[in-house]
Amino acid sequence: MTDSGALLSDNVPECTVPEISDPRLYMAVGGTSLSVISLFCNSLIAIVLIRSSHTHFFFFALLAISDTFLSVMYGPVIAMEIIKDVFRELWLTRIFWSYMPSLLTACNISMTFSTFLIILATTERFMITIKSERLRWFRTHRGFLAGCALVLAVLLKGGMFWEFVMLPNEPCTGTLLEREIALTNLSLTVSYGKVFKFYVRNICTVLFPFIFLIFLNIYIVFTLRRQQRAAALFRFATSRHKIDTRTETATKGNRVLCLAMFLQLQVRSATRLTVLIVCSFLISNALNVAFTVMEFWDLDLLMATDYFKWYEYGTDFVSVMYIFVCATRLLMYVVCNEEIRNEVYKFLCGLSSYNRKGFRKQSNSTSKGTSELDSIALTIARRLIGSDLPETHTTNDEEANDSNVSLVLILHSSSTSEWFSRLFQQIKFNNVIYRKYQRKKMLIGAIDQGTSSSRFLVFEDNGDLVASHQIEVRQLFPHPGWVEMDPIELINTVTECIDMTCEKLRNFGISPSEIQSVGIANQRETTVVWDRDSGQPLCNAIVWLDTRTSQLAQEYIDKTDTKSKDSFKSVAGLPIHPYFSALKLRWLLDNVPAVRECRERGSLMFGTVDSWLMFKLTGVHCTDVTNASRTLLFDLATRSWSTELCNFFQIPTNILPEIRSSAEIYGHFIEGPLEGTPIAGCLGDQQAALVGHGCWSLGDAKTTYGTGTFMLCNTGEKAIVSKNGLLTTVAFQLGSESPMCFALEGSGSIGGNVVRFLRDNFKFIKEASEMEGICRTVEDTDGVFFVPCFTGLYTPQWDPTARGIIVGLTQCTTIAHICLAALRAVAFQCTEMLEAIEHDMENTTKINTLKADGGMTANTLFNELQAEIAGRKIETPRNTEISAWGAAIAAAIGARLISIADFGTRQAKFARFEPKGDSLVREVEMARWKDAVRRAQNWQK
Ligand SMILES: Nc1ncnc2c1ncn2[C@@H]1O[C@H](COP(=O)(O)OP(=O)(O)O)[C@@H](O)[C@H]1O
Ligand SMILES: O=P(O)(O)OC[C@H](O)CO
Repeated sequence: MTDSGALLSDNVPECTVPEISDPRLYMAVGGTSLSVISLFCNSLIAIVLIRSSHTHFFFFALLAISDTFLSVMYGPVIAMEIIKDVFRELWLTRIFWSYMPSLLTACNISMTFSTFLIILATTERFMITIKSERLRWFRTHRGFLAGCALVLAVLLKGGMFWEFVMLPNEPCTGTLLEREIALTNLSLTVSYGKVFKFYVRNICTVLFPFIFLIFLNIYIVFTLRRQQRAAALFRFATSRHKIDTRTETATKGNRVLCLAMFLQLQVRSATRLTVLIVCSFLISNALNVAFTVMEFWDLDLLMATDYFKWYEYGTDFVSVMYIFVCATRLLMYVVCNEEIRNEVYKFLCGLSSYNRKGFRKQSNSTSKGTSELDSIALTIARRLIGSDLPETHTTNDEEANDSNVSLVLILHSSSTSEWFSRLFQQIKFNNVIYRKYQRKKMLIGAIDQGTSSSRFLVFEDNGDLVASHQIEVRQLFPHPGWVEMDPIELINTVTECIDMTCEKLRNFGISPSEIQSVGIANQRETTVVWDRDSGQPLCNAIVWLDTRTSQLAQEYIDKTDTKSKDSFKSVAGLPIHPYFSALKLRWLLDNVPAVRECRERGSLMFGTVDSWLMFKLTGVHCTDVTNASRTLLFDLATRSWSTELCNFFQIPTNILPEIRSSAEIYGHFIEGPLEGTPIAGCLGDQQAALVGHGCWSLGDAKTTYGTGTFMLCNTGEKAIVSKNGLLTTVAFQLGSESPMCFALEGSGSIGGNVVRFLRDNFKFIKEASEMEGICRTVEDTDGVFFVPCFTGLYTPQWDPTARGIIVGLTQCTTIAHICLAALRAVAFQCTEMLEAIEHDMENTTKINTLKADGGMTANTLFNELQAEIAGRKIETPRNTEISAWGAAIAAAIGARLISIADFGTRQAKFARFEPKGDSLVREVEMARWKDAVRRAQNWQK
């Protein structure tokens, strides 16, 4: 099927068709047989890949279609050219010549298209390997790129149809040689025949793809090899170094999660498949490239009688090799990729392999294949990431509960386990547990969009984390006291996390379509406004921490009858304060012309981050009760937008989202790897953490130390109005028919943001994980108190004018003292909330043990300090992703996959920190903290 000119018949003796040599005949027969196999294999691949909507195999699906076409064409175009000369039938020859020019052109276009598809698939792999920032663009434009490839193939090869004609060969009329091929005038021009046809076409379709693919492949293989230096990785896993938050989830104290390895392994399977396909392409094309180079060099030599025979054999062989590679492609897919293997199996058997045989069975069956590594489902330090180890695991759980165990590997196949065993012996890595991986039936996804980062996590229904991805998000500080975020960055980081997590799942042989439902946990109060028509935000989001509306808040307080910030506490449970969305929205309506204009056009939309994400992901404009209850526009009693509050703050109600429960189907993903999957859970992140901790009952409380610090205590179906500076908030409503459950909340503006401040502003540390080490270098703060209220104080002072102070500095004060004072500040603030909750509950509820989670609980010293300062036990769950888990629970309930009772029985395992120290010392320290807080108050005039 090359356009090298082998079909030209200048050398044929007049009116006599030469004998077909045996090698050519054998090649025709072999090629035809292979084309039948290829036809079956490629149509099967095409059906499987298209049916199961594996968008990441988009290019391979098109490649299979293109190759199916080529397989069909092999017989009529290549084999027939020889067969007609074997049978020497005039009618056969006439039929052949009638269709040959058009089919030959179509075949050449198809081959070039296939080549370009391989280039596109390899480029995508390359971008994944180097983690290119353009990957997302590339993925969302796959269809466009494939279209361009097809157009280019047509432009380069379509002209073949006009390059030669069949002219009558008068002297041989009535014989097999009654027609002969001649080049058209077009082919004889220099610009087309030489420059385009010879140089441009050959360079673009043969030489460039060959060299480009070699280069990319070498780079990818080189990177793969680096990744396979597992020894280095495992050393990294046991070190105390941080794991970059851009690549994976956090560390937990001195127990280190090595999810970096997870990330590296996940790329390999799909990459290996691409590499293999490219290699086979390169091998099959090597001879073609050699011929092309020789044609460049000396075409006449090739056409000379002595060499023409070999030239003919060569070109036939190139075609056979090509069809051979097409025929072996199914084998490559099946051997290299478990996901495709399962799909093929499902298709051939007509039933789900997952249900019939189970994941484990399939994995075992592949243990001798070349895809062992690819079938590894690896969960590292599961006891630290997940809650409980799955009960179904085969090894004994005492082993897993041994606190010396640093690493737990969950493996698919026993031979893989042996492979690792040998590796660990070599690198002297002990304390490793191998487990067979058994996937639970249900996978639930959770988006956790926080102030510090965006995450997407996939859990099994017992809380075990299967895969996740996390990206830090920027906070913008345009003026002191102002905090903004880019809504586009919020949605983009979320979708990128989804893409990356799905990619990891696929490399475990799990299809993202197995995620049955997705929940959202989000930073609350942060206010986003956008244009319904364009779907674009009108300005940056105003973040919950922002204090630009302090003055405005005072103006509105002055407008109330009682002139009190608590005037609406009985309606909304909240004071009039810049923290909540109402004033932020009012400010945007008053100060941003684009927002005003959009409102006048009637297409303005407001939402907290959950609404924004929901709108972008599903096209639905809604929020849930927990987020609504943070706007200062929600009536706790009527469960609806309050007309009184909307009137008071002059907020047009038509821009507000519809209020829904925390667990129901809101909509389905419009696009991406989760297209069609329902979003069925939505909670503010603090309420999600309450659910995740299993705080179902009255008096159950939890604290989350994220960017801020938030303590919530379940008050049941009763909304208690606080007398001690706490907020009354909706805890959850798990289903539109279920009752709302309420909580008292202590909100702290001081949290992980102080650690970020020490990192970014003072540069005391490079990473948050360094805090513990630096703080442990000193016994105490040497009298230093740090009140890091950069944007005012929340519970219980509610003072937006407070600003951060460090008091007690001496010549002996060091960075370590200030860092330690920062950790203690968070613990003091939390203790104040604890006391306020106990007072509001009229001391009927004593919180003896505080359930804690959030980024800061990765710091063991901080947990110890919190226990010491509060004088209570602190329990941190092994699954630190509690907010996400709470959202996943809501999503499972909302999609009616599971009942509340099912989750209620599952208790996560905790690490416990006992309170140490003297209660008198505790009281003195607390009094000094309160004194420091008083000094920080009323600062910003
Ligand atoms: N080892 C650590 N010690 C102290 N603070 C930490 C540590 N690791 C993370 N943090 C802090 O935790 C915060 C992130 O917690 P996270 O729960 O992810 O926040 P969010 O939900 O707001 O995105 C960051 O502000 C970071 O400074
Ligand atoms: O981003 P986080 O986790 O600190 O949570 C922010 C809170 O929801 C703000 O109310």
